[in-house]
Amino acid sequence: MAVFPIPVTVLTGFLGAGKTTLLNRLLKDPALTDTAVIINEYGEVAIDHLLVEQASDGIIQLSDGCLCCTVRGELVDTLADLVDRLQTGRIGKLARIVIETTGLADPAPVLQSIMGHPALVQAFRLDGVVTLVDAVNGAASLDAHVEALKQAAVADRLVLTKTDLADADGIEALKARLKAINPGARILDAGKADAADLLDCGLYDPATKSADVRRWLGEAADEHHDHGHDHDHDGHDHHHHRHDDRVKTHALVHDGAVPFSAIEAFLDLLRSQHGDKLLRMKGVIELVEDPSRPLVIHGVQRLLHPPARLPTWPDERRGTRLVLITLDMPHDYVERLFAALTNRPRVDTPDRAVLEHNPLAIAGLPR
Ligand SMILES: Nc1nc2c(ncn2[C@@H]2O[C@H](COP(=O)(O)OP(=O)(O)OP(=O)(O)O)[C@@H](O)[C@H]2O)c(=O)[nH]1
Repeated sequence: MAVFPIPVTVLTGFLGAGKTTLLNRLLKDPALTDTAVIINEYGEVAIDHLLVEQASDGIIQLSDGCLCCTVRGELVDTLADLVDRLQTGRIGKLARIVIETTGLADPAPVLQSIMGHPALVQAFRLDGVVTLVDAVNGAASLDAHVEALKQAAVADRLVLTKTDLADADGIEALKARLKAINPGARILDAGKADAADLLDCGLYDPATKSADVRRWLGEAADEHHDHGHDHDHDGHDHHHHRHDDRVKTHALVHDGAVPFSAIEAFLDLLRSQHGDKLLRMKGVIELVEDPSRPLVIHGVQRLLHPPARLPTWPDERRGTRLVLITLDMPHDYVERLFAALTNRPRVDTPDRAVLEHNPLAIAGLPR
């Protein structure tokens, strides 16, 4: 038996960050009963499988191969096979899936294969991205590899590993850096993090049995101003890590309802013009057409999870809150587009009517 959609946790982190070590520990937690683990090893080694097998019974070993885009098909096949096994009774129960990515993987294709597949999207939902960052080597990985930066940027939870080997100043500096890259993610210490800290990152909070927008969107979106914000960390001491500035968190807040057509135009333009720069997008929207039922959007790069509607607003807060995490997005583009489409054009930006007629009219758009 399974309750669809089944939550999927993506566990990522750079080479040797400690993913398998953490996973082996988590699998002993009763919260991970009936969890299927998909481990994607790059190269010939299957040591992780053995470790996992030793660590717990009843885990289904599913696939080999790297989770980078060239073998994306395989993850999709693996997930589809799980659904098939469930439906034909070859698996009794399946409560959760954890996908451990290879250290070198760009996490986006993994997330896309969950969200972007027409059948799988009914069966699975992305619960969260847990990114491990090695306290000893993490800073160097962030400096050297854009994949490490992306892994940190898309995370719902950032987990520091090997803190027992690093000095306190180094740990604090790394935490500050991660906070600047991804202000919405909770930062935890691997030694102290348990299953409850790492699972159930989604909109639905099992503890309260209700949707929790604030928790899901993180503090970046918890602002009361009626204009877009660009958390580009200006003023922080970032000259040592120039390339961190390629990542930005945009918290877009609009008090009041928005027509569906405006949201559609915003998402279409953003994804068609700069989809590859969009790492992650989450949001809750008050629609003019039906203000009592918030529209929930969740996307990774060009892919948008089919928008869902909540039956009611979970708290007193109405309006529209979107959090976007981008890489190399042209300065101010997201904010200008959002402002234009919510009919609050800035002086130098055309309004929505003009933009819908001619999308290229927006300033700052490369032609
Ligand atoms: N001292 C210390 N060592 C750790 C910690 N976490 C992991 N390690 C060690 O670091 C090494 C790599 O850990 P793994 O769990 O295999 O890392 P991984 O991310 O799965 O590695 P890949 O799959 O190769 O990317 C192992 O030797 C672990 O024992 C930690 O918190 N402290």
